[in-house]
Amino acid sequence: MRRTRTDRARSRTRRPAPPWELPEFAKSKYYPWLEEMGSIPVRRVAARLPGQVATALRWAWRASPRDTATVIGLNVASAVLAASVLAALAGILNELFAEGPTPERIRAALPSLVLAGTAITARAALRTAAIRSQGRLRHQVELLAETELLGAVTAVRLESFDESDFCDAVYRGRDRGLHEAGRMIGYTVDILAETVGIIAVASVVTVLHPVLLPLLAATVLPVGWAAARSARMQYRRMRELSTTNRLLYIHTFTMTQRETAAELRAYNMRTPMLADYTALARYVRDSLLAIVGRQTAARATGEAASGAVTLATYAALVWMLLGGWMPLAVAGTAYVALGQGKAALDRLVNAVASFYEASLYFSDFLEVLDQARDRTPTPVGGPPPGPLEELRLDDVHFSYPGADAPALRGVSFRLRKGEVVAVVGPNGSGKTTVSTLISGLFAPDRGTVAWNGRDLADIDPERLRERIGAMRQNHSLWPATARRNVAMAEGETADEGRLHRALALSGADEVVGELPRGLDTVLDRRFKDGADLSGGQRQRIAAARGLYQRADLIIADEPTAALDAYAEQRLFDSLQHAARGATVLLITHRLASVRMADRIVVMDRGRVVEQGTHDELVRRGGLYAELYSIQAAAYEVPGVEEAS
Ligand SMILES: Nc1ncnc2c1ncn2[C@@H]1O[C@H](COP(=O)(O)OP(=O)(O)OP(=O)(O)O)[C@@H](O)[C@H]1O
Repeated sequence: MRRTRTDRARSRTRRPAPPWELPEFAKSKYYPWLEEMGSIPVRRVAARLPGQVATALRWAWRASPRDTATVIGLNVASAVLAASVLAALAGILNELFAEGPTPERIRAALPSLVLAGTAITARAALRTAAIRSQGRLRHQVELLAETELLGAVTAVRLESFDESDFCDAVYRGRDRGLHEAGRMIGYTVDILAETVGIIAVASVVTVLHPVLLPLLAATVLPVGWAAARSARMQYRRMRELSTTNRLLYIHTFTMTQRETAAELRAYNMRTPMLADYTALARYVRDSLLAIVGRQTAARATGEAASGAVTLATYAALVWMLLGGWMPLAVAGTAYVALGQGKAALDRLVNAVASFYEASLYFSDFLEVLDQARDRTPTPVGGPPPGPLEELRLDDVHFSYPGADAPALRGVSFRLRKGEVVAVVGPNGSGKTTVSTLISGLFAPDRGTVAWNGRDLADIDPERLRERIGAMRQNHSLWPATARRNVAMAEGETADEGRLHRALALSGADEVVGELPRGLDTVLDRRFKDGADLSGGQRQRIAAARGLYQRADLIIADEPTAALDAYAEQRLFDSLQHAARGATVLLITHRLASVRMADRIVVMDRGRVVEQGTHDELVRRGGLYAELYSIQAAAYEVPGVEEAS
């Protein structure tokens, strides 16, 4: 196999052995470009640079045109002042090295001295103001990036979260891409300021003597080479240790998360986890130390080369001086200018290297915005046509993105105003999928779901959901007060009457009654005085959430799975009660509780296989009768007849 330059470089490095054979990770899909960072040619970095700088400037301008203009203006002015200091220096030296008595020469140099002093002071003031504006700009860009990302991701179609590529892109953009936005702006300004600085120095030296420009270039090039090389070594180091660093990250995460804290203790995992962590961390440390030596050597080589070229340049200056081709004042100024140019180029190369790294992460952030834009639906239609009279599903087919088999295959049934319709069936038969289609969260692949005869495709989904009270199977509590957790979008402006009614109907009033600050308690222990709820208590809050809405339709998906027998009975009574003003779609496995439903829809493998009342379905002796008899048998007490 052909050995690459990187392999050869690696084999020259003394590398400690890892503590054990490290597992092979799948190629990092989070930062795919991480692999190529160490070997990317400098010319490719240079070719991409102008476009990336322009992108960074566009973001800065959007965040704050005023601060962007100020930062750029101040930095350019400061670079011009630096050049005028050089020009003044030429004037000073010219006068000082002229013929005549010393006091007179000093007097003649005085205007240039004053000019240089003023320029130095003004430059310091400008730099301070620029740093302040740069800090302001950075915060504004970060805020803009954050709000853009959140705004874009929350607008995408729900099924986008079933696409692993999109979820990965969101993770990447949110995890680091977002935070690189501010850093990028800082480096962009540095690049602009240093470039202008170098141009200014170059112009001054060209005016002083045409031969000085190639001399300046010859002096600064080795410095640029050394800095670029050092930056590339840094990338390589990152790549070499990326597997170990990912392992360390996983260990840190496992040892410090609340989710794993109980198991870590229950299985006495603390000591082995700490031992593994320490071994890995030592390996990283030793690998870094080995590389630090190489880095220093590279730097030293670069500096030595630069020193040699500088020496040659100074020798050339002396030679021109002795030959009378260059006045002493010009040579003195050139000496200072060369030093300034070198330092500016060193800073420029470092800024470019840091900018390039930040821009790679930032491109992940931009990608999320692009992907989100492609997945954002254009709002269509208006509100649902009038209060719900009939909701109808006709031959509905639906497959989840990437799924092998359809979740729904030709589902048809209807809900009429004031009815309680129960949907039952084995696990995975498609019950929850039906409810998400009715809520307009997904659209059918074929067939229609219609509200009073109007296809949901022609109704604004947000307006539709204002009319639906949902008790979701996979509900989550929000890190917010109990009041907001029930009233949701209405939050702290909740209608107190409706709120208390919803709490009473769901049994959540007992839960809230025990909270230290009642409805104002935050339902998350990570907050001071926050509360943790049991599974059943959480479900009561979720039920109250569904009952709080001023809804035409209540969709209750397994609303009692975690409830005790009292609470379950109470909630079913409440749903019956709620159905007097609204229609109820009840999804449940508790068949004893669906006997009271006006109609029962039985699903199996994505199809409706039976429909009817409890008695009709039992008489029919199909799937429902079978499921019901299995559950009823479990409750039978030998010798005791069922009461009804
Ligand atoms: N997000 C998803 N992505 C891919 N497939 C899914 C997704 N959600 C559900 N499915 C599949 O769709 C089918 C129907 O699932 P659904 O959740 O609607 O069933 P269910 O009848 O509500 O099940 P349960 O009684 O277990 O709650 C199942 O085969 C399930 O694996």
